[in-house]
Amino acid sequence: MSSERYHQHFTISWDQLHRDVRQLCHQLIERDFKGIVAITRGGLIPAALIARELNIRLIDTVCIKSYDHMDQGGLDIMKGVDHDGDGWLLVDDLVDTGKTARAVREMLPKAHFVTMYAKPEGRPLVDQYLTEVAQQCWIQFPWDMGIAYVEPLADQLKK
Ligand SMILES: O=P(O)(O)OC[C@H]1O[C@H](OP(=O)(O)OP(=O)(O)O)[C@H](O)[C@@H]1O
Ligand SMILES: Nc1nc2[nH]cnc2c(=O)[nH]1
Ligand SMILES: [Mg+2]
Repeated sequence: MSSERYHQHFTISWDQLHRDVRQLCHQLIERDFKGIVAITRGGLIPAALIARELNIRLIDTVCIKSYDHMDQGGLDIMKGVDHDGDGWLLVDDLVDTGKTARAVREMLPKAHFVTMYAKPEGRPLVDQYLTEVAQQCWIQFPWDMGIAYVEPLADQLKK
């Protein structure tokens, strides 16, 4: 599937992400997890912040790739785990079509699966998420962006 399905951008700053993680953690703090399984690579960043808030030190990974920038390809699972997820918190940055989530759910059916952001197609596959984002929006994460000069509006309009 190609990038043409994305018509808008939903840009998340580091500050916003950090605030969102802390908000999600308020909903998780009462639960006792054995550890976190982060879905690489996007899940690693929220997983580290969640681990800090919930005082979790044991962190494992499921290594999986599905997109080449905005283009969805086949799922490439490079590393799994040797348990069914019972008592573990499974973390990804987002769920979009749900293809990644479906594959990871099969590997870890008993894990509590959370994402920071969820689009409608993938939403039913996770147990909890913080913010819903429209299906046609591309979520732009801070680690994929940089700070750049922006021309004053008056100069842009002169052209
Ligand atoms: O619901 P889906 O349509 O499957 O898309 C969601 C997945 O896509 C992104 O990962 P990506 O494959 O781009 O790899 P990355 O985490 O290394 O950026 C994102 O981090 C999710 O894991
Ligand atoms: N950064 C990013 N990766 C994705 N992978 C699947 N959907 C998305 C998205 O909206 N943003
Ligand atoms: Mg990912």
